[in-house]
Amino acid sequence: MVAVRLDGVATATALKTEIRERVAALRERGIVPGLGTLLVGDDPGSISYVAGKHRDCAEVGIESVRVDLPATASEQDVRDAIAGLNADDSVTGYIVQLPLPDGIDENAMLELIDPAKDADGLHPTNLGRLVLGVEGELNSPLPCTPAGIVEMLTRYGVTLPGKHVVVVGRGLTVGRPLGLLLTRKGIDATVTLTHSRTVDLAAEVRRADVVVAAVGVPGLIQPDWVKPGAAVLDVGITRIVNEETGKARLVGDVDPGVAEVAGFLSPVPGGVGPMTRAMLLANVVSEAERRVR
Ligand SMILES: Nc1nc(=O)c2c([nH]1)NC[C@@H]1CN(c3ccc(C(=O)N[C@@H](CCC(=O)O)C(=O)O)cc3)C=[N+]21
Repeated sequence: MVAVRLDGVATATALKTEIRERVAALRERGIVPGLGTLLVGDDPGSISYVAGKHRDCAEVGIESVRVDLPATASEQDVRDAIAGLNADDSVTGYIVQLPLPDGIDENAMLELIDPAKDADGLHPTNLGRLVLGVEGELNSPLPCTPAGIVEMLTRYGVTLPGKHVVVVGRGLTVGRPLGLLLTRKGIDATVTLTHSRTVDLAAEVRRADVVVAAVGVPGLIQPDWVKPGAAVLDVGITRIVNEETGKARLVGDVDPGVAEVAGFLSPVPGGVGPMTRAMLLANVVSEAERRVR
């Protein structure tokens, strides 16, 4: 293997050490940060991620509040649960786990989140602040996966100013906000945001210094699509369940052969996923810190 492995587990562990210290400082002042999660339905992936988030909280001293609704919940049930989290003083920030079941208007639900409690940075106000590049007092939470990607590249010394980043996928939680973040002043990448209607995706990817694949198509990114030495970050997660054992295996969007061509590779599992979870904790702690300033 040629590529340097971008180790999300090790990087997230380092971040969590810093977060634990910030939580301890808050607790000394009598402030206990709390993360809420709202999970609707029984998607196995979502159940596993939400469980992981609560374990992470326990590790760093953040309290957590878990609200689970059945797949049969109505939109009104979801509205009520969001109103409950907005009103709960023990919840500093919370997430509404996506996707929501069919028939529930996801965008309408995201709009109901109190922007000051939006741990995912997906409320329109916070997405707007991402576009505006608001810093300082109003500093708003950044979407966790894009923030985790930038943090990981920074910690491995992969510089972004002037680099050409090809983002594959335009979804709400990764591709679209990542494009906005990477082109901000101070990060200064040049971004090509590709999607399912892009003509000749391979040709676009070949021009990239950094490739971020976030579509959920197993093995999409082929070794001969990658410029030698490029940094490749795999964000796609597809769960493949073994019929006999019932065990799930996680497969990314990047063909394993890419490791022979790339300069850096963030794998699935063990790459961007753990970083996403660490950035969620960081958003909650930042929110608690903002409130005492
Ligand atoms: N409102 C909302 N915010 C999200 O941030 C959000 C969401 N909805 N819906 C689903 C996606 C997916 N997501 C993951 C986070 C961590 C791992 C993760 O830690 N993965 C581990 C493996 C975990 C396992 O074994 O299942 C890894 O890649 O190494 C994966 C996926 C957050 N998402």
